[in-house]
Amino acid sequence: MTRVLLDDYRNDLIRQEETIIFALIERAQFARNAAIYRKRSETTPSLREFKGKYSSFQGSFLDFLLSGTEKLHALNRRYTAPDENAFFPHLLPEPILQPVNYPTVLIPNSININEQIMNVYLQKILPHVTVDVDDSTTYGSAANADVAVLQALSKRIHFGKFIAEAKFQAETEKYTQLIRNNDAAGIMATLTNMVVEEKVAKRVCLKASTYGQDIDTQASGNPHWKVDPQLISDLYLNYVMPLTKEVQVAYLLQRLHHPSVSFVGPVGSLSYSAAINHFGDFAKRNFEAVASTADLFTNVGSNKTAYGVVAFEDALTGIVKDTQLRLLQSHLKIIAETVVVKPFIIARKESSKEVSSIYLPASAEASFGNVIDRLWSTAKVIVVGSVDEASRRALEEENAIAITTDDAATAFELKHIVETPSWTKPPPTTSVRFIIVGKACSSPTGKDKTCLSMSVKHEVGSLLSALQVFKDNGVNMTRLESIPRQGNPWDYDFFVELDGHHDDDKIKKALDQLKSHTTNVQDFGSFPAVEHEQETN
Ligand SMILES: O=C(O)C(=O)C[C@]1(C(=O)O)C=C[C@@H](O)C=C1
Repeated sequence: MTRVLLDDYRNDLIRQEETIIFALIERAQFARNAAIYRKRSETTPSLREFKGKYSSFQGSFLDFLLSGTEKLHALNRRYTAPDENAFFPHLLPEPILQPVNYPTVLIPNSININEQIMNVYLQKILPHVTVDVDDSTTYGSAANADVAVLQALSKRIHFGKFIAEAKFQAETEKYTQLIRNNDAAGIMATLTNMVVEEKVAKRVCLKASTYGQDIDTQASGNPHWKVDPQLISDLYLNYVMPLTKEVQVAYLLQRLHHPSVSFVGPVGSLSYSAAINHFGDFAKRNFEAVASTADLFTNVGSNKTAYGVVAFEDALTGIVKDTQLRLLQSHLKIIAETVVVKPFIIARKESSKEVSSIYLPASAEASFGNVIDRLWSTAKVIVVGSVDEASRRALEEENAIAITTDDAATAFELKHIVETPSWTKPPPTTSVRFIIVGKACSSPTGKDKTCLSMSVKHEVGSLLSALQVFKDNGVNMTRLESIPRQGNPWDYDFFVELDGHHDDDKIKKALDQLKSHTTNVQDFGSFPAVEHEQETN
């Protein structure tokens, strides 16, 4: 590993401040142009009619331009550099230039928080630096300027990996202990340097007020800035530095290749795919398989691993009760979510034609009911909770088949795929939302969710008054579910999911007001909302 110094990297961060400030000033001269950030299907008719390749693109006009820019830059091997991270890594072509041998500074990793950076930019930065008007003559210029800001922010924030490596090298013993203890909060506290953060914020404010001042207004005694310098400084304090620190923690937890992520095994299970989705391929060496959800919560609770990846909701059958219960009983927080979508297959351990039992995940019942009635009407159908369970149980029994996924079949060594003549095309899919639980909280990104449970008072209308609090504060509630109260049979609490982060003013206010309508509120944390369901292979 190449020896690196923190001071050198701090200087690099100082230089990147200029790039970010100038890019923001550049973007500020154009209208907000909200239409260019909406998905193609939801945007204005004039934009939808853009011709050429855009006509078959699903995402926003900005996504179109950014992904196109990245594809072009990838040819130039931009994303082979360790300090570059693409927003659309899955779309990149192979470089046409020969690979460069970069010095090995970082451990191989695929930490990429660009989705969060995009949300912070669109929700928290753009509204403050632009005026909310639409000017279709500047759609292209505005989107080009967005690309420059996003690339600069992404580079700065992911630079946290280098900073973390320098810190690790400077204080190897201290960090080794924290890492081996999976102490994410301890790592965060150790790498945080408030004196430096204040210095950064002040310097950024000074630079922004120097570079961004309208020279003509200087002499008039009534100076005007293209972008409010204090605002840029606040953006650094509230978003840029916190996200840089999250990257540092993520990097350090992978640094020693020790177990830091629990998943419900074995390798190949849906939980394993979700762990790869969230932590990236390189983090596999940090994964540890556990036998059950209970073991996963115990592992994270006792710092055996820093995080656990566990199924939370099936698109068809709803909340996974076991996970919800364990969450209620633990003091863990949800730090992230990820959605796994996979096609169903039918598999078995031996190549026989006999079928006496069928293990059918509840979420596949609707899609497979007819096929099963037609082909195996005499077989016993056992409805199970997941594709993993279906595979495991089919392995234990002669003449059993499982409705499962490719990975889950391989994981449980069901080697024979059953082809059916009545197969629907395309095959139905399973879509499961996983949560990542841990002890620390995620910082706000502008597009977050908050989960909590509340016990309302035993009074007429108390639930209604509690819910009114969310309405009064403009908080969107996306889930309300009654759940048995822990330790009090036949008493009920409410599980609530909200749009927003508990650090957002309106949620803070709502939670404060909620106290007078409830006897208890348990906060399960705020985490970045994942919008897109992607089919993962
Ligand atoms: O300079 C450091 O020590 C860093 O870790 C970088 C940084 C930043 O993002 O600027 C992040 C965390 C520290 O609290 C101070 C500054």
